[in-house]
Amino acid sequence: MLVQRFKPPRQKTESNSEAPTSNITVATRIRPISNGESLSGQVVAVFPRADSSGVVDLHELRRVALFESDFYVALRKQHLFRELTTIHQSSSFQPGRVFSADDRTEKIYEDVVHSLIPWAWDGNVGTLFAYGQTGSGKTFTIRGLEHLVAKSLFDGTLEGERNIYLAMFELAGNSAYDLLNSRASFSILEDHLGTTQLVGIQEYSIRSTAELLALSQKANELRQSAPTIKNDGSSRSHAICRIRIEEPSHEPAEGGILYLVDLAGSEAARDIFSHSTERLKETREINMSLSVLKDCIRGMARIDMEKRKFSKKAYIPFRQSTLTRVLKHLFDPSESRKCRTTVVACINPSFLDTGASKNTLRYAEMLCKS
Ligand SMILES: Nc1ncnc2c1ncn2[C@@H]1O[C@H](COP(=O)(O)OP(=O)(O)OP(=O)(O)O)[C@@H](O)[C@H]1O
Repeated sequence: MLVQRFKPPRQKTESNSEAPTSNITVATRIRPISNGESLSGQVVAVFPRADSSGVVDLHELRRVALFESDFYVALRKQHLFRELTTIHQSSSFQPGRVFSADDRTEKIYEDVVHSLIPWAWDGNVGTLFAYGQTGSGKTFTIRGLEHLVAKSLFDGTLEGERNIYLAMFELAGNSAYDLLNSRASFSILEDHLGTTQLVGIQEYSIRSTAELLALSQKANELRQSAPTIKNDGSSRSHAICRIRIEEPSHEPAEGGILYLVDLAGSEAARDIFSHSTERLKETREINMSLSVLKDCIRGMARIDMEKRKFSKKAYIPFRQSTLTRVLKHLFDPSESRKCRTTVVACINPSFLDTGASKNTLRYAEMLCKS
């Protein structure tokens, strides 16, 4: 009785209105299988349902020991129980807004990215991530979206005057390299207010779409890449394009920021058997930073952005990797800036990639539910 008197149960409508609203938009892009892949006998194993239900079906063939099957008892006497057999398994996922192999980058932009532009233009922080296994189409997607962002910023549809500044950099392990300054290294530090500062990075003032795209092209040429089993030109680092949008009348107040993040591809254990010691270290660092990012996004998704101040106890391990330290504004519960994030999970539909695709789809699904 006492508990009820001091803490009466909330009315249903009241609790609904207080339900946390997610600040993350999740999308999944399934890329087409390439000619080379189909010539080498690879077939598609990941299918978005045609009924627009947002369900993706994944089919895989798995080798299992016969002793897992019902035949075990019968075969044991014949000493055949160690043999392997192939079984078909299918699973279904609901990984957010789904884009199929036929969907163009323009459609993805309109549906899940475009809203980040006016958001940042108005002084907030918008972040776009492309996430997925090596060779799943992250760089293809981010570069396409970068073009469309560059067009939107200068097509005259946004209200008011803004100064726009571009920085592009790469994070590899604990090091950071400026892609617009011949890969000069720079430091990532926190100032006395707890804001992350990229100390020594060069920022360019941008006045047109063409200027932005020319610099982005220059930066992309300097990006560190190496062949992986799945991708000849794999990006072995996280590449970040930071577009700062400053309102001239409000200088030197913090302006809006857009981050476009092309994450390095994760590699499955079976794909790294031929790596040198250095490449193994690099792969370990990439997988570690992706895992910290996952934990941070998962933690962030649970926080109601309107009530950040009440969520200071939430544990988000953003100091554990360089990538999440750069994106601290997204993950630090005491941060007051308003942030919106879009995650595009990229999928290579080949049956050879089903293990990694399942992980990516599960992760996207988890983000949608949190
Ligand atoms: N939607 C798409 N349409 C056509 N081709 C695509 C698409 N997505 C990716 N590709 C092609 O697939 C290959 C791998 O793509 P990409 O390099 O973008 O993968 P990634 O995920 O960035 O890989 P990594 O992590 O190894 O850098 C490239 O040849 C790219 O052109």
